[in-house]
Amino acid sequence: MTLQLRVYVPPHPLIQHWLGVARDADTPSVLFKSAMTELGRWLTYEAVREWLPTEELTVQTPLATCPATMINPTVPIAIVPILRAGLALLESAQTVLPLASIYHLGLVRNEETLEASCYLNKLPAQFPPGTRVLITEPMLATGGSIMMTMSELTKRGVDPALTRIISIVAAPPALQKLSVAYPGLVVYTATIDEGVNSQGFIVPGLGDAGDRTFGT
Ligand SMILES: O=P(O)(O)OC[C@H]1O[C@H](OP(=O)(O)OP(=O)(O)O)[C@H](O)[C@@H]1O
Ligand SMILES: O=c1cc[nH]c(=O)[nH]1
Ligand SMILES: [Mg+2]
Repeated sequence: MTLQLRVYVPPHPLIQHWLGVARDADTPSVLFKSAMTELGRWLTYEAVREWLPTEELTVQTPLATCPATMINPTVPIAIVPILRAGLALLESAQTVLPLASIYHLGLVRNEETLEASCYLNKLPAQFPPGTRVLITEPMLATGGSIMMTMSELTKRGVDPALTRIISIVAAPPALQKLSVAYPGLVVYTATIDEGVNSQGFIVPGLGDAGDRTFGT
């Protein structure tokens, strides 16, 4: 079987609504942040389907014993937010996955060259085998930042097939790079936009996700 990058755009009205709010240039920072929180919640909910490890148990109800499918708490789960903008999705992802460990990765693009560089790396030297990793990265534009993220993760033992990316706006250049380098990876995004302009912004996009989240 040939592995292929899978990109899902869940056709959910709540995701569509909050994407519209986030895109609107008139949305103030405080509401933009709420929109990102809501998008983080619903995209995480969608992304953990067939990814969260479960176990079959038996529970005693007040009336009888019955089978129960529960989250297996022994399988390690990690959330990797890509600073700064990925922080906007973190809190709600953590609400959905309360047992996850959080490993921050701070990346910034050079505004002229658009090349990503790393200014904070809190990843462990090695991830335990079988770790499920959820990356929160709202913008997949030229793909430089997500490719650097995947490289840092895979050299620490992360399996791309056990990795999920949640993004808000994904653009073809980033998806193209991921599909060549990491078949088997799965992306959940609120939209796939047309392209990236000469300044590295996704069009129509939503502008600078980091600046709009933090009011800078
Ligand atoms: O696919 P790429 O072309 O690499 O672009 C995507 C990156 O650009 C933005 O980061 P930015 O450098 O603006 O940092 P910020 O999150 O601190 O605003 C965004 O948050 C992504 O991390
Ligand atoms: O459109 C874009 C592209 C990269 N990063 C952003 O925040 N917005
Ligand atoms: Mg930014």
